[in-house]
Amino acid sequence: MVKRFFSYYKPYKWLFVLDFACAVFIGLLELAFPLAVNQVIDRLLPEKDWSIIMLACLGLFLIYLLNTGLHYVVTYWGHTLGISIETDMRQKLFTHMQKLSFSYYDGNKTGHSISRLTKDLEEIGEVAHHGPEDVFVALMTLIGSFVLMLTINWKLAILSFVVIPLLLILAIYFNKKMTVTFRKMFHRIAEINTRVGDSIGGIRVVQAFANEKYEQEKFREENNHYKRTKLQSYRIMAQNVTANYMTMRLVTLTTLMFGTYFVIQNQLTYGEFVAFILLANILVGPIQKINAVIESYPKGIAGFKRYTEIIDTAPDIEDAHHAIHKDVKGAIQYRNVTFGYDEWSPVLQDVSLGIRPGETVAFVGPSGAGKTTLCSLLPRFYEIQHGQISMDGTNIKDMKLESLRSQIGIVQQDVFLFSGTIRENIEYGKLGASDEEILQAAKRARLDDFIADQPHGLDTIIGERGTRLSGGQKQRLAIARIFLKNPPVLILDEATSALDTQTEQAIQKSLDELTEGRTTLVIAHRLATIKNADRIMVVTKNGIAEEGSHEQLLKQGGLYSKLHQSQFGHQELVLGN
Ligand SMILES: Nc1ncnc2c1ncn2[C@@H]1O[C@H](COP(=O)(O)OP(=O)(O)OP(=O)(O)O)[C@@H](O)[C@H]1O
Repeated sequence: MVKRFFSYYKPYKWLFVLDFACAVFIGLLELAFPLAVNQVIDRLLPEKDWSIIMLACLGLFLIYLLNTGLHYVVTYWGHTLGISIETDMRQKLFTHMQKLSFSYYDGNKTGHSISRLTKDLEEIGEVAHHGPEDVFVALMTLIGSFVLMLTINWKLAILSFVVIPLLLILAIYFNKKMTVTFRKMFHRIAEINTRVGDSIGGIRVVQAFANEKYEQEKFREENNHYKRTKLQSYRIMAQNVTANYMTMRLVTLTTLMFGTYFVIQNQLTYGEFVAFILLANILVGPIQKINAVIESYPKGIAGFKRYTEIIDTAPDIEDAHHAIHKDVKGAIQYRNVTFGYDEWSPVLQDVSLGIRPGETVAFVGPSGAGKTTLCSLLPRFYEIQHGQISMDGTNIKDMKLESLRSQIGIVQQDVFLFSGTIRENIEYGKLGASDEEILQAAKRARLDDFIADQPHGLDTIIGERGTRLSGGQKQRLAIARIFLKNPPVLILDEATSALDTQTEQAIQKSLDELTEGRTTLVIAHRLATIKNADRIMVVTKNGIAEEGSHEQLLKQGGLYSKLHQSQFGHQELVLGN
């Protein structure tokens, strides 16, 4: 873990060396002060030569001036090092998260991901800066002052140092306790993030149900849970701080008591005694530093462990080594495909089907039968357990994911739009597209009039997830995005089912135009929208139960005709009369 942590220092090794060297220098200069005082008291003071004393003070002043400059370097460059490592880790984590498949996100909350990208990494950055440097300098100062004390009076040095092992034992004990508590605390912060994401992200639903009090109560629970965990960590921290304070004072007290004794016994000069007291006080500094690292180290390590957990989660869907880029026409073949979100409960079993290029195939059937699942296997959002899916004769696993997905356009019922402008959202279909291309796509999606009515045109802000747009406008924007993408294969997953009939009919025209010349997989509950499909497949829990054109399936008198009867029977009866 430590080796891995240090690998992130590699790009900044010179910054690290500079920072480290300055910190070591500061430590050494600190040690020089007691020795200087010793010399002033024992040698210069008896001579009563004011000019030499002034000269010595001037020398000390220059040393302090240098130390001040070094402090600036250590503080600024040290933090630069920390934030650089933190930024690199954040970028790496985000890049990795982008590669993780749908199945990862099915099982992990967004709030936790946000927390890992923000809070966890902040703590890691702090440790990256303070950890190695502070520990080294503190140990160096600690050992340095002990050696100096030994050279002045070894008996007093050992007596002053007797309690130091106790400090180390305390440090290890509290470190362990705090690592556990900080892990819990991070989990609680992630839970708060999740709650906020749900309650604020879903504010429209919350207010529509007038459930604000319920949400507040749930938040209160989470907030108090966090408070309790944080208090637990503060309790341990307080125990640590007080135990350390007492031990450090014992060092000073021991030095004072035995130092006086040695002075009375003429085994120590006044100057040495003062230097000893100053060195004993310098000891306090490193111990406090080590303590601060001990406080932040568990946080950083807990964060780093969580970071590595995600980084080590291999994306279950990746490009094969031999994967190729292939431009397809849109012939689709499912051969004996079996898939389940978990291994024990398959949603699709041994499904086989073929779709010709340019053909429109509609999937209908009972809710939960697996229509969406079937279509989401084509862009490899999930990996199938058995069988094979191919496009134009090539197994989709042998195609580069980018190549495969760039040739499939998806329009869903639940349109996801990004906060930003109309332009940014349409351009998502083809990054870097010109205004002309964007406007052309908008026109084909029949969104041009709406854009022309907006004072800011394409630069109109649509609000978070498109909250300032109507359902129909959102859907048109999603369609414009696909017009711009211009893929040979389309998946329309209940694209119009959230709209009223009039809007649905208007949008259907854009969709009809979109499907022209493309292989299209349509999932629809309202059979009226798929009457003109080249083929209709009825998906049930047992696979494709029926297949044929609208008329053929009606004649067959099976499940499709029953579905049709349930949706249109009454109307046809009325019309028949
Ligand atoms: N991400 C998921 N993780 C686990 N199970 C899932 C997931 N998505 C869907 N399922 C389950 O898989 C089954 C098929 O779901 P799917 O959404 O494919 O059905 P559908 O035919 O499209 O349904 P509907 O017509 O209601 O949209 C359902 O039992 C559903 O609970």
